[in-house]
Amino acid sequence: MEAIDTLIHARWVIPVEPAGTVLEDFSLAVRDGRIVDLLPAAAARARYQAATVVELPEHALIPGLVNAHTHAAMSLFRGLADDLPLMEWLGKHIWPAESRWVRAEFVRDGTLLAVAEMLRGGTTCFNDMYFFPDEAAFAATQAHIRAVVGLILIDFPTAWAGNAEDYLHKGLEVHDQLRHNPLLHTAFAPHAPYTVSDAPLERVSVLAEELDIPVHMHVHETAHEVQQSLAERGERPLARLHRLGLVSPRLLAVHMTQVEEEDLRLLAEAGASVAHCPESNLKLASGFCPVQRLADAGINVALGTDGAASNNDLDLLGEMRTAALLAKGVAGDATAVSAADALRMATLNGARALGLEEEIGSLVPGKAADAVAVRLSDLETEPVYHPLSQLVYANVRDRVSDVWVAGRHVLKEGVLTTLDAPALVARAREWGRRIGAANSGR
Ligand SMILES: CSC[C@H]1O[C@@H](n2cnc3c(O)ncnc32)[C@H](O)[C@@H]1O
Ligand SMILES: [Zn+2]
Repeated sequence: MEAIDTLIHARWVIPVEPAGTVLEDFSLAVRDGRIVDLLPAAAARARYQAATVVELPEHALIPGLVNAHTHAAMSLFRGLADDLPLMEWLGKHIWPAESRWVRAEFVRDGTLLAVAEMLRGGTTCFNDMYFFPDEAAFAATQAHIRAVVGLILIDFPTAWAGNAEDYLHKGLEVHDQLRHNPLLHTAFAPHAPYTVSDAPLERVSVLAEELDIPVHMHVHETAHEVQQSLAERGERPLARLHRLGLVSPRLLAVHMTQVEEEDLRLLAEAGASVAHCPESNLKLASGFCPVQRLADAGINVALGTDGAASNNDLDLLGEMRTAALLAKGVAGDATAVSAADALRMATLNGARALGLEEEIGSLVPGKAADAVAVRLSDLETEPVYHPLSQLVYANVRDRVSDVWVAGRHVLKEGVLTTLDAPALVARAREWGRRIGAANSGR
């Protein structure tokens, strides 16, 4: 018998690679945080002596979900301003609130709240873009969740940094601090083409290549953004980013609701990725990302929730459902974005977009043991003809039972093991009292 740390036996295992595979009565063998084997349960019981054995007789085991775009700490602004279009939401509500409230403590508490919600929903890696990225990194470490921390850049001063040079300097310091942490990565995160000028964008393009990290940016979120750029600069935002050297395999363009043939060509030729955030796009009425067209052009499309202030949750399983349904409506084609496609977008495509494809995104020996168990034996999910169908189209929202990140059991039978959920709720309520009281006087 071979000694390992954990053996997880599941009724179904959906490894994502090879595409569309569903394995019945299979087991995942884990040692030192990595997957060492994926094999039939009977063979696994004979071959491995595990310190911990987990039985999941009514569950589907899938790779940990990758939230390819969020602003984690904005969970503390959830529900602050709803039913508004993007620029009014940002300009009249969110940016003023951020200017008043966003400091280190806010980001730490908000990110802790967000990572608790994400872990409970099966997300094991998130790509963040927010002020005080050092605090987001601290919260992720405490929770033992994988994170790509955004080294942000925006043309106006905030409590985090004063000008472009300061943003870049602080970002590079954070990058240096996190360099040797196996769960934490960094990406440059210039906010959007309409808030960052040419010179700092050119610097980002050079630095990203030097450091070999992604560039994560809101791009073509609304028709207004594109029209404004055409009127003021005579070029589409993506064409401008291309001119500045940013359209490359490192680029993760978030939203892309406005897509012309030339945009498709630029993204496809560069090997860039897109982060689709369907629920935020719907809620802010920003537009519809043509996911199937992008995928048909060979562009890697990942899935994100955006922040909880524009979604208003961080539930990637729900986002998979919205993405699959919306794609069919947008394409006028019921075969667009299948259940398998949606799961791939939320796992392997996200990993690829973040440069982490070798490490996470599928349940393959050699990769990190980031895995999620979803119970499919409830009245909302029985009978199970196709577990993938249940995962994407049925109501599985509260059915994530267990989550592992790098082999550590961070959600055990529905209970978070690294975070104190009631304390986080109490803290969020306290922030809500303060922010709500200040807002009621406006
Ligand atoms: C520079 S930190 C991130 C910055 O982005 C703002 N934000 C949140 N959601 C969106 C969105 O959908 N489009 C554009 N900007 C967004 C957030 O409030 C921070 O100011
Ligand atoms: Zn966003």
